[in-house]
Amino acid sequence: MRSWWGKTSSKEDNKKTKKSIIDAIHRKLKISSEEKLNSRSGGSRSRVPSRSPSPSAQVARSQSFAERSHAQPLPLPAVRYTGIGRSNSGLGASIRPGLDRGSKPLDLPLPRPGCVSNRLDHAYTEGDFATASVSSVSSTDSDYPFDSRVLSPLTSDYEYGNRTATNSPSSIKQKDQSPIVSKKNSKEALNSVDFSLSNHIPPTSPRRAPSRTHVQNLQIPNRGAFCSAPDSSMSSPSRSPISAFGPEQVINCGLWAGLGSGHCSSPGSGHNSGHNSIGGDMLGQLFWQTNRCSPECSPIPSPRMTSPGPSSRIHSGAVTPLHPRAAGTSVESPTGRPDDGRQKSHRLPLPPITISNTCPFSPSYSTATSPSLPRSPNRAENPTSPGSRWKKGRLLGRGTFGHVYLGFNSESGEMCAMKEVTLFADDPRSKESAQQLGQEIALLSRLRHPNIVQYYGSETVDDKLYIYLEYVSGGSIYKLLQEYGQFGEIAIRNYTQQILSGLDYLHAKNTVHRDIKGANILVDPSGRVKLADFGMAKHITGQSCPLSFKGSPYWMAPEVIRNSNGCNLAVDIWSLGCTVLEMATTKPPWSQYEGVAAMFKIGNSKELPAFPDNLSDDGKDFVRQCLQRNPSHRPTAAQLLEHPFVRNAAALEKPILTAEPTEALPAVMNAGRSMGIGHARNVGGFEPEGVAIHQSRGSKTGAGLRSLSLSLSLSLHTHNTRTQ
Ligand SMILES: Nc1ncnc2c1ncn2[C@@H]1O[C@H](COP(=O)(O)OP(=O)(O)OP(=O)(O)O)[C@@H](O)[C@H]1O
Repeated sequence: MRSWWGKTSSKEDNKKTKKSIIDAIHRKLKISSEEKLNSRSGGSRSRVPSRSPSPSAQVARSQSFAERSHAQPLPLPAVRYTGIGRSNSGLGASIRPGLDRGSKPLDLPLPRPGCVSNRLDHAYTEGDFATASVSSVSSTDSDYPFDSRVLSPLTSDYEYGNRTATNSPSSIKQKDQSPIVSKKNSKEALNSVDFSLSNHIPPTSPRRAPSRTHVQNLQIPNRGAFCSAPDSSMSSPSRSPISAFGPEQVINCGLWAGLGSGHCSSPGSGHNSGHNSIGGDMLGQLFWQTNRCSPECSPIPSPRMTSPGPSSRIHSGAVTPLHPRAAGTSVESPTGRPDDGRQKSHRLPLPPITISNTCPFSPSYSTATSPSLPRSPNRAENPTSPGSRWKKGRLLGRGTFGHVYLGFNSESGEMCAMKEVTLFADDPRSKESAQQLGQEIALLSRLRHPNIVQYYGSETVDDKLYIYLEYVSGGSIYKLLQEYGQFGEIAIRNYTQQILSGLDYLHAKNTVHRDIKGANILVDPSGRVKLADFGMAKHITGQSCPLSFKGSPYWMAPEVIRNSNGCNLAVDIWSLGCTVLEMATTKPPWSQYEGVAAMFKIGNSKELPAFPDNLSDDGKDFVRQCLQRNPSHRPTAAQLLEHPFVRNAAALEKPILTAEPTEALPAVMNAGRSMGIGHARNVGGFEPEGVAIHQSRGSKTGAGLRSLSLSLSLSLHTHNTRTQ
């Protein structure tokens, strides 16, 4: 059968024209189909921007269309969202590029508000917790004004002793001569503290505050808020949070309260970065997935891959986490010079240089993101083109607020990790993102420790904020666990010791990380561990800390879940205990439970998680110390550094820097193996300061072992130095 355009030869001229039109239509349909397929293949990930309203999704889109000159992730007129019945959802963001792209809108597979509502309806019937959780995922902007979400302070901050920041655990320990166990009547009190922790009161030991629930303080969004969140993971029918609910959960008002206040800001991070945290995609966070794809597994940048992952974190007040003081105000200026307010909260290693763009957002944001030239420690002064120094490379991972790329300075040859966040002046989510990033910048810029990812600087370029960080190429512990399975005891000890060193330094500055977990701990090729992702971190000022419901559910301390007092340093110790179990099993504790049930277990039961058999008695005791439900019973990081589980690890693996020849390496390694202290590959690359620590701790071990350890360390270090 001939086609209609070929019936007459007189229409040959039109034939080509029409055929080309049809071909064009076919191409377009194909593109549309492919987009749908891509969307489906990615499940909720591709179709639904991870943390919808968060710039991360927008970043993805902006990246996706960045190559198209006319597709800028700029805010559209207010009417742009009317078609989908909500304002600032990720869906709106997701369709924006498509709408921007051409005059004829493509028939994209957009979810209808009604459909979303239907999907969520079931959840609503399950209880307020589900409602709150879902709502907090991604709805929020207009329906859920973040200012009103701030819970009233449930408890006042713990008071902390004044400690001098130091990297030396031993020095800290000497200052902290106070009982660690204040309540012997607790079943969770230390069973046996034989590692010089007894009779110590952690300087961070919180005064106990009455546990209260403050349901009345919650401002759970109305249903409209939920309807406005089709971009949440809830839109994925494959993962229903309902199953996580049981009758027992409903009774836990405190838990509901905490979750109700939770704010999910980004599903993407979790997934990509292997997190299982709450913050963007509550659903994703509430389900432990054993085989999630991390962006770390896929280094190919794919802007279209919106990441909905489970990694997102809950942060109740995440919308306004930036406390003026936490942002660094007056102490943030490294130059000490009076500045325009921005500099106050934006401490950079070097004085800021010319600026490309100022941030159009809130003062709190601008203070944290004053356009400054990102610099690594060795960078030259006064570069002529700050914004072009770092060239964006491959995608390293996705986070709550944006993507992280490899950055390369083709002039100096340096690399860095570039966290890129697209900001929208008229988007409350952007303000939220900016504020949280401002807090991260303010905190990071004051930190310098070998076990904390180094902050280089930040700047805004057009509508993007860039944070430049030390590049840690080994990926996260989460990624290593996914790729290689559970760690051996020595690796766990080694990593735990380093995490503790970072935490000890951090806590000495009265700063709590609040999101310690494998996905937020990076490892370099020499086995050095770096704490990363300070988006949840908080400098404890002694003032009220109402925004305490933050973290990742499976690693979240009970007091955080109960919202009784989640702003204390001990929450990191709890999370560390969970991370140790994560390293030993590849999963966090209570991962056999789905999200809400897990949170109930953590928050309300007194059960300890199962300890794996492959963990030594020291390891089990270490975890037991960390997982004491009463935060005041948990040892401090400084005290835990003296626990045999990590103390011995440090003695075995701390390297020594000398000029010893590497010829001794094979013999030393063989000797080490024969003594059961293999894993020599983990010992290289430590700082010179490790020498003193090592020698100090080495004195506690046998002379022969110390000698072997010293030789092993120095030899391997030399070897690593030469091979790097
Ligand atoms: N300094 C770095 N070096 C190498 N990779 C990094 C670095 N920082 C981040 N990444 C990669 O990017 C991912 C996301 O980074 P990060 O967790 O800091 O973003 P985020 O927005 O703070 O995430 P989250 O969702 O946890 O809030 C990480 O999981 C990691 O894979």
